[in-house]
Amino acid sequence: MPSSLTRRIYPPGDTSVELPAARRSRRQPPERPPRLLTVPGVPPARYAYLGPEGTFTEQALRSLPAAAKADLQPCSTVTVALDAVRGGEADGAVVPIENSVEGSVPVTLDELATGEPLQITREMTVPIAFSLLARPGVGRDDVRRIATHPHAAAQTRRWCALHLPDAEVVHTTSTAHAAFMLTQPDAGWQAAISAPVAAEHYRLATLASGIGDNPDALTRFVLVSRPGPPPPPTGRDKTSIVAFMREDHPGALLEILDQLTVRGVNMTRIESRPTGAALGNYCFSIDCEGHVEDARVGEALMGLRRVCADVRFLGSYERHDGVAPDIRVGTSDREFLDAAAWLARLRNGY
Ligand SMILES: O=C(O)C(=O)Cc1ccccc1
Repeated sequence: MPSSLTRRIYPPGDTSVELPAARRSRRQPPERPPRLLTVPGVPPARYAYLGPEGTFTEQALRSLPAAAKADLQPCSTVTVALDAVRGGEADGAVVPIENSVEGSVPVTLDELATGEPLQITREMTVPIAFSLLARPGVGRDDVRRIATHPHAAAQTRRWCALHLPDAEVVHTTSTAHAAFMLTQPDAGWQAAISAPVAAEHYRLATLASGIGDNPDALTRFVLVSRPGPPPPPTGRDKTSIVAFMREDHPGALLEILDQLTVRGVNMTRIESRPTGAALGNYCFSIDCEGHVEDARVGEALMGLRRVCADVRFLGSYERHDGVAPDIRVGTSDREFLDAAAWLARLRNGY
């Protein structure tokens, strides 16, 4: 296991090497490394991702044109991948955040809500298909234990219950890690549920393919970098934030929602997550339509800033599906600008 002073970044082709991590003191936050994404349009050179090779996350990363020329760093967990960005060893990290069947990836939401701030600059989706993989020569009858990522386990539950009802399903940090371990002498399981590409990566046999309970499953991934100016608005953007309530009181959630509603900002996701501070202490992880540069979104963020104990801005970025928001009457940039100009005239007495 990695010690507290090491973090595991899988070098390509070798999943067992540990690299030293930057020393961190709790009292003194580390000096923030320079953000390398300073030239518009120039992509980061080093991308960390949830590895090892053969994960769905790697597929998401490789869907970015910039990944073709970049140095890709497979990491053992979402936390390690994000810390590689925080520590300056990577310029960006791609991590899973939400699945259309199983919901959000809690570790990603929590890692983004706490610690050194990070910013989402892109989102992408990958259609998810699962295969059951084993060492060549192993048959379905030999499978007593199956390993996979918790999200993959949840999405293949019915298939496993139907076809391998007596097999125990154990969880691993990623689907590809489950497959990689089958190449080692002491895997602890006979089969892995992984992406079909993992069969080629690790020279495994495919015992069954297309075993997902929902053939239309999609997972959303985000590219995260150190904070900086968000990518420019495209007119088809999303903004992610975490809102921390001031204190528990009647209507606290309504107050937060009001800030968005009255400015015509449409939410696409809201989830409560425990802050970890005390039992019953929750924050809200929110995605909404629009860009921080849109007047209605900026005004809503200012409203949230007033009514919340804290608001963490997680980024404005282009939507993966290119859907433009429906801008309601009275909430366009022009109308916000006109209203501000009118107020200025009142204040100036003309
Ligand atoms: O484990 C992987 O391959 C991942 O990239 C995470 C994941 C797991 C299950 C569905 C989608 C993404």
